[in-house]
Amino acid sequence: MTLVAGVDSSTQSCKVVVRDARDGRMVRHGSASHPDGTEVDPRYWLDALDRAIAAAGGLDDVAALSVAGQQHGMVVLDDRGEVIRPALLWNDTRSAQAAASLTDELGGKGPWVQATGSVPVASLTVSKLRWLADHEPGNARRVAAVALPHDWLTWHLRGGPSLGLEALTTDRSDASGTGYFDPATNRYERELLALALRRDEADGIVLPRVLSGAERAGTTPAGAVVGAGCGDNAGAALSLQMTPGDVSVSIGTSGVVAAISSTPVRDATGAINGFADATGNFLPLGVTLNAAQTLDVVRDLLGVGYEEFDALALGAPAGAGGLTLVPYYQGERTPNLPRATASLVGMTLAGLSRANLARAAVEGLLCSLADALRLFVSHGIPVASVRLIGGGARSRAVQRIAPAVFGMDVLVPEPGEYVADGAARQAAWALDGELPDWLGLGGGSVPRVTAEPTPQVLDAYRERAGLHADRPLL
Ligand SMILES: Nc1ncnc2c1ncn2[C@@H]1O[C@H](COP(=O)(O)OP(=O)(O)O)[C@@H](O)[C@H]1O
Ligand SMILES: O=C(CO)[C@@H](O)[C@H](O)COP(=O)(O)O
Repeated sequence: MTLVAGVDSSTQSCKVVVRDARDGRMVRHGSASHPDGTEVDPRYWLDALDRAIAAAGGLDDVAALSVAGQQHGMVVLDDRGEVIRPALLWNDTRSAQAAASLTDELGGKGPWVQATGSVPVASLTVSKLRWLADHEPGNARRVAAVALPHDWLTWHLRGGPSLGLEALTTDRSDASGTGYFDPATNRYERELLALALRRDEADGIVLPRVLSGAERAGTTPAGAVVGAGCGDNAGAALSLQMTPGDVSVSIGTSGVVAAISSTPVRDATGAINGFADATGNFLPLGVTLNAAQTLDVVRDLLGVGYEEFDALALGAPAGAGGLTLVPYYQGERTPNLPRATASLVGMTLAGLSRANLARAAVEGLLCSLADALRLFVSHGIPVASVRLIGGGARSRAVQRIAPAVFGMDVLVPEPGEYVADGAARQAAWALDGELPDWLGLGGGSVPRVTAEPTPQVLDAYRERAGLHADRPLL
C-alpha cells in the first residue's frame, strides 16, 4: 500500500491525515493546536505541524505529502530567509484602512476586479503589505520575499532557508488570494505589489513560483515527494470533488461559501472573491470573519458543552423568541464592515432564555452565511447543492437548522478534515501524475437534511443586520 499525507494548517490548529494513495482510505490522523490571535509567529505553525505529524504516527512510511493552509496570511522574509515579523492573519482587520486606500489609488473597485478578480479588503495579503509599509517602514524595507502560510510550510518541509528564497513555491489557488495575482492569466501583477509596499518597482522581491496542481515542489530530506499544496478552501473543494453547481459552506473560524466555476468570476462589487481552485478552475468565495466562534462564545457563556448547546438550540422555537444575534464580533468581511461589532437585538423578558440565546447564535451564524449564498445566486453562480463542512458543521443544531434558514436542503458529509484530505489527494496526484478518484470523501452519496423554510428568521436578521450598513466602513 502506498501512503500519502495531507496537512491543513488552519487558523485554530494543524491537522494531518494519512491515506491510501489508491482509494483514499483513511489510515491514521493527528492534530495540534495553534496559538490564539490574529498575529502569529510562523514558527508556531511548524511546531504544531511537528506535533500533529507525531500524533498521526509520523510520516516515515509516507511517499508524498501536500500542505493546504489558511489563506492570505502575510509571511515576510528577509534576504536570509528569516521571518521579519509575526504573520498577520486573514482575520486581522488592522489593514482595513490600507485596503480602502489601495482601492482608491487604483481608481476604485473596477480596476482591481479586472486585474485580480478581487477587491482589497483587510484580509488580503496586499492590504497587509500596505499596512506594513505605512506602520513599520523599517520592516517593509527589509522585505526580500513574501510567502503565504502554506508556501512557507512547504518550503520548510523541504529544507527552508538553506534552499534559498528562490526555492519558495505556491500554487494558483493560494496565489489568487494575495491581491497581486491574476487567476485568469496565472501571472503576478508586480506593479500592485510595488503599490502596496510604496516602492517604485517590486522586481527584486521574490514571490513563490506558482506550481500547477500535479507539480512537485520538491522532496523532504527523507525523500518523500512534496506537492504544490493549496489554499484551504481549494483543498476542501479537491476532497469534495466539487464540480460546477456544487457549493460548499464551511464553518471554521471563517465562514466560507465556495463554488467551482470553469470561467473567471469577476464581481464588480467585490463582495465575491474571484479566486482560483487547485485544478485549473476558478473558486468564487464569499467569506465571513465570524463563524464557529459565534457558537463557541455563546456556548462558553452558557457554560455548556457541544451536545448540551445543540439540545438547547434545538429545544427553542424558530426565531428564538424574537432574539436576533448579528455575529460581527471581529468586524466583518462580507459585508465589508471591518469596524463593526456584534449585536443581540429583540430582548424581551419572556424571550431572553438560555435556549433562545443558543438558537439565536445558530440562526445568526446561518443567516450571515445565507447572505453570502444569496450573493452567489444574484451573481448567477449556480447553487444546485450545498455541502456543510468545517468544525462548526459537526453541530447537530447547525445541521438541522441550516436547511430552514437557507430555504433549501443541505448535504452533510460525514464530519472530517476535508481540507487535509484535499491536500492528501493532491499529494497522490503529485506522486502518480494522475488525480485519483476518491469518491466517498463527501463527494459520493451524502446524507441530505431537509426542514421547513423559515424566511421570517432571515428577514428579521436582514433588517437588524442592515442597521450596520449605514455605519461608516472605517
Ligand atoms: N460539535 C461541534 N459543535 C460546534 N462547533 C464545533 C463542534 N466541534 C468543533 N467545533 C468548532 O469548530 C471550530 C474549529 O473548526 P475548524 O474547521 O477546525 O476551524 P479552522 O479551520 O478555522 O481552524 C472550533 O471553533 C470548534 O469549537
Ligand atoms: O480568508 C479565508 C479565505 O478567503 C479563510 O477561509 C481562511 O483561509 C481561513 O480559513 P479557516 O482557518 O477558518 O478554515
